[in-house]
Amino acid sequence: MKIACIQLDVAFADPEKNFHNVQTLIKKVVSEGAELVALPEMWNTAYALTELENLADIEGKRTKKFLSNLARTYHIHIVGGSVSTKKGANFYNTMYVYSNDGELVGEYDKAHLFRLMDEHLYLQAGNKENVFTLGSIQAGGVICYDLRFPEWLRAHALAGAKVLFVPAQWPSTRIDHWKILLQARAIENQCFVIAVNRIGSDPNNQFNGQSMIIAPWGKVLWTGTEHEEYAVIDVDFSEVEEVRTRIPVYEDRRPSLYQSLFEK
Ligand SMILES: O=C(O)CCC(=O)C(=O)O
Repeated sequence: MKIACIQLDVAFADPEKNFHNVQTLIKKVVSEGAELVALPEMWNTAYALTELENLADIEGKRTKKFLSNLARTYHIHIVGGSVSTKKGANFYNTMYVYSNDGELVGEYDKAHLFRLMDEHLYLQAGNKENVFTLGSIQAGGVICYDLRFPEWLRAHALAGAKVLFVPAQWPSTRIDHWKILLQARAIENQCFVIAVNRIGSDPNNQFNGQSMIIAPWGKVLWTGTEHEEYAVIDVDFSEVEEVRTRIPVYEDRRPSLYQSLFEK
């Protein structure tokens, strides 16, 4: 499957500009044969948390219509990174996933809120996992800081995910953590990891991209630069079964042993 990562320079507090840029870039990757498109975190507003009352997508309506139309028109799967939403009275960091017939197959609110960027002061955390099917591929999606919780990604792999998507706005100051953690999650879960970071800056942070596509043996198939760009990379999902057969980690796990410690 040809996977496109769109490493966007997200405009701060400017949804109009961001929707326009995303549409333009999706058209470009489609012209290069993309069958699945992955976007970064909070691509509608960036971290304009103090302005969410005016800017967040109410019930995700605009984003859902936009992504559904693009998925159907171009016959592409879209893992829609995430957008800031207002659902009921609360704000969330929400991922929407569309299959290539334009159907919503996944909706996920970021489960671990990142205090260093004040998310806990403005957003509510989600309480549900995010496993979905695109064509014949079972996949999972988490958001940025969720990456630091290996048990959360493992839970998605155990629920059947053969590929994990990780959209992010991960600042350049900790980019070494990003790269190492992504590679570790691919190796330990024996799955593909498709991780899309942003570039550019907001009032508090610099972002330098380094989006990654990593195969289940840990091989890095693509790393983004520090510029706005996209990549279209051919991925062979049969590698997952090969790796899981070579080292049968899932058979050798001893969950009852771990559980006794977790319960202490
Ligand atoms: O964990 C980190 O260092 C970055 C996390 C982050 O930027 C986020 O969750 O938005």
